[in-house]
Amino acid sequence: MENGKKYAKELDVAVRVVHMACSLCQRVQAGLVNQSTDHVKSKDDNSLVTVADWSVQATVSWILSESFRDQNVLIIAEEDVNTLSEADSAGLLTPVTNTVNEILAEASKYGFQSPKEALGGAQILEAISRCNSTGGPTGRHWVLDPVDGTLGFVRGDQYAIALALIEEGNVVIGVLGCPNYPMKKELLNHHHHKYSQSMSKLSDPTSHTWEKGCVMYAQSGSGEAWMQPLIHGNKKFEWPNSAEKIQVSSIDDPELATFCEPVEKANSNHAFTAGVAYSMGVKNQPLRVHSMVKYAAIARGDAEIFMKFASSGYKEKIWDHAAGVVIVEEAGGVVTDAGGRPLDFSRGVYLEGLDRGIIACSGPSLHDKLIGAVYASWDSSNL
Ligand SMILES: Nc1ncnc2c1ncn2[C@@H]1O[C@H](COP(=O)(O)OS(=O)(=O)O)[C@@H](OP(=O)(O)O)[C@H]1O
Ligand SMILES: [Mg+2]
Repeated sequence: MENGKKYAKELDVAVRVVHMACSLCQRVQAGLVNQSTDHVKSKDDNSLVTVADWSVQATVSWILSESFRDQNVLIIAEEDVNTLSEADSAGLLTPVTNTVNEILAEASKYGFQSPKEALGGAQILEAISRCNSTGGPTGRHWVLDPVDGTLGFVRGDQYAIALALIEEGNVVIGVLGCPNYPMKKELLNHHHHKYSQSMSKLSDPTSHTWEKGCVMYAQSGSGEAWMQPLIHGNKKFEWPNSAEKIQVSSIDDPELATFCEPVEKANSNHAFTAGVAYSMGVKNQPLRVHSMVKYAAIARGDAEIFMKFASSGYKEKIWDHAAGVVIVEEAGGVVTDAGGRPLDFSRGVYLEGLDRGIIACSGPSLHDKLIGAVYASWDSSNL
């Protein structure tokens, strides 16, 4: 309860700004899917970064700074300003500035104040570059993945906006915006092995389900996780905004369980996870879903197991997990590394010391079995 009071304002602001970011992303995604790839630029690492990434980062940074003026707001976020400041990106700063100003003009809908005047390019760059905290074991750090699952976003498929608050190295709040993840489970086709493709159809901007995204959130130690529908049209955001409590699945028999994992083979070893699942007795086909929507699926009981085994050189980043982990835990699930240890968010930008991969389960019984199956499969694998 003490925690509940302690972070009441932080949770309120975080949920509202993620709603705002979802609306922003829906607009940009609609434009992308319908038009062209003009707003997509290749980063040095060949991943894609879009106008939405920078616009969300600028918007969240600006709102957090305005909302906590009395604090030195520290933010760790995925995008750095250099790519956007490069000469060949000049054409991108204008659409980013316009996108941010468009959503900030609607700030009152989300209970915030709009800026007195539209922000200029320099202010946008400043807001983005302010997100340069590197985290660590002390102090308060917001962690933002402005568009997680950039590939899903560009494909018109699943993606998420993830905002978490870390205090003294522990995640205390997690908020996950899932603009293409419908509130209602029956809208998902569970037995379709091409899950992401069936989801793409759902996210057709002309269909009603396009509007059926959700925002999930939880505060650590509360024992509760919540889901709200996105707001639409001229509707104003008002607490509790039809919040529904969410819980993990009660299935603990691997034969009935479904596991989810990244879509891309490059991000997680599909052959290894298939072997682990088989050895546990899992019969269902994996759900391959882009982004932290996988954590959302576990938290509200659409799947029971999540596995991510990146190649050995890859270091997982905290913004890809912080919000999802606390939501799954408060919804009743268990998240650890493959050795059964909790993920450590206190060591900077990376999940240092991670043992092999990340696993999440709807409960301790499945989690024990999964740890055992990974242990048994590891030696025979060539990871
Ligand atoms: N090589 C490699 N291995 C493992 N993980 C990687 C790798 N490269 C990137 N990333 C990070 O994975 C984030 C996307 O993860 P997903 O689970 O959504 O992947 S997938 O699109 O479903 O395949 C993705 O997040 P975004 O960049 O926000 O999309 C990356 O942070
Ligand atoms: Mg990410």
